[in-house]
Amino acid sequence: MQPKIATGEDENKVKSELEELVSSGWQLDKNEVQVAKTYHLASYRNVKFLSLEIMSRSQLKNHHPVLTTTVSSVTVHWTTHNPPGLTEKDTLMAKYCDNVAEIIGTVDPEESKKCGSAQSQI
Ligand SMILES: C[C@H](O)[C@H](O)[C@H]1CNC2=NC(N)=NC(=O)C2=N1
Repeated sequence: MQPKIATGEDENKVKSELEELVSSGWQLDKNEVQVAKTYHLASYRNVKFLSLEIMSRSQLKNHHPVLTTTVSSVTVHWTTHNPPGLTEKDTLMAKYCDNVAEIIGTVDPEESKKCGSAQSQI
């Protein structure tokens, strides 16, 4: 694991937080300059709840994710643009996402509804 930590950060702190995140299902991607995770949810209603909580928090903190939603999943990417790299803002927001997802409750990918399936109702 060779994450790109932004200049000016406490490198050891951010790295150890990233290790914790990776052990709880986050992945480093885009040349290890981003962390990403997909949450699978039981309903579109829960997709909406989780997205809205993440968006509200990111508005408050002025730190915004790339958020991709499907009928049954939310994928979140965090990085910092200036200075470029991973920062404590990213790790804090990632942990926030995990906390909210735990409260809402996630499901295994196989249990989540697929778009177009007979069960796929909001
Ligand atoms: C000017 C403003 O503070 C910046 O553009 C903020 C906004 N939101 C941001 N969000 C994220 N994820 N990374 C950033 O570097 C960032 N920068």
